[in-house]
Amino acid sequence: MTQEADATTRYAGRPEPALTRVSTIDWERVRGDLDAAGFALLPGLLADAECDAFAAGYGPGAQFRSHVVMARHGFGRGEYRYYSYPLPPLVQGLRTALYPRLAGIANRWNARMGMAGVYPDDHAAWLDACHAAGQTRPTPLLLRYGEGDYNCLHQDLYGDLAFPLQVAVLLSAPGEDFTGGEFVLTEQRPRMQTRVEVVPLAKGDAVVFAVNERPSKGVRGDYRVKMRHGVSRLRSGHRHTLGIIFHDAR
Ligand SMILES: O=C(O)CCC(=O)C(=O)O
Ligand SMILES: [Fe+2]
Repeated sequence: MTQEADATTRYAGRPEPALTRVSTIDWERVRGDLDAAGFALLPGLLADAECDAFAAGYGPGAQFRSHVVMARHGFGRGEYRYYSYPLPPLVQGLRTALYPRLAGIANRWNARMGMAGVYPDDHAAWLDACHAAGQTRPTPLLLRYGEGDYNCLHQDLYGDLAFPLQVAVLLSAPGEDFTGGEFVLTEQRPRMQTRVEVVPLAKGDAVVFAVNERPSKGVRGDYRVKMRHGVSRLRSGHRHTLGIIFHDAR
């Protein structure tokens, strides 16, 4: 087994590496960025070899439960595969370790938006709630784009239950592996025109962003902003992404 091929399995049964790197993130800064703009960078979440191992693992096989060719559904151009349970240990580790850091932010957002529902502190408890509501299928996914491919603006909602933040990790190097293909976010404020934000990512960087709505401070208190995300057209090369969504799907 090559060093790259080993990287996704290296953490089998050991959640500590994911926990350690998640604990080195400046969560106060992340919270401030999320409150101000609806997204925050997590630079260098994955090492180069880990990115390469995930990208190399893309393809047919039992580790994925389904394969989506985006053009067939009008989602864009490119493809993705949802992982099966059990998730690769590093994906499982990151999903478990990131969730409690984000749950506090999510609960404050819900309170500010006057929305009912409190997210439990621990991811297993949140998944129990998803599963009890019939949302039992895993949502972490790998995406693959080639020249001319793109991902239309969308929201990753898969049922009534949705955790309001998600994470995407860029697995390829902009300018080297591909050109174009920028991660974009839009926000739709009430009665206003849509604003767009391009998120600069290097290989291994992650972005945490709002799945659907986020609160924004206005002169007359908080109002709701609707967000969508997508990827602009690749001019050349190949681009892979790892998506970590915290709710499961129907
Ligand atoms: O490829 C990307 O950067 C976007 C991925 C995406 O839509 C997701 O992770 O939900
Ligand atoms: Fe998405």
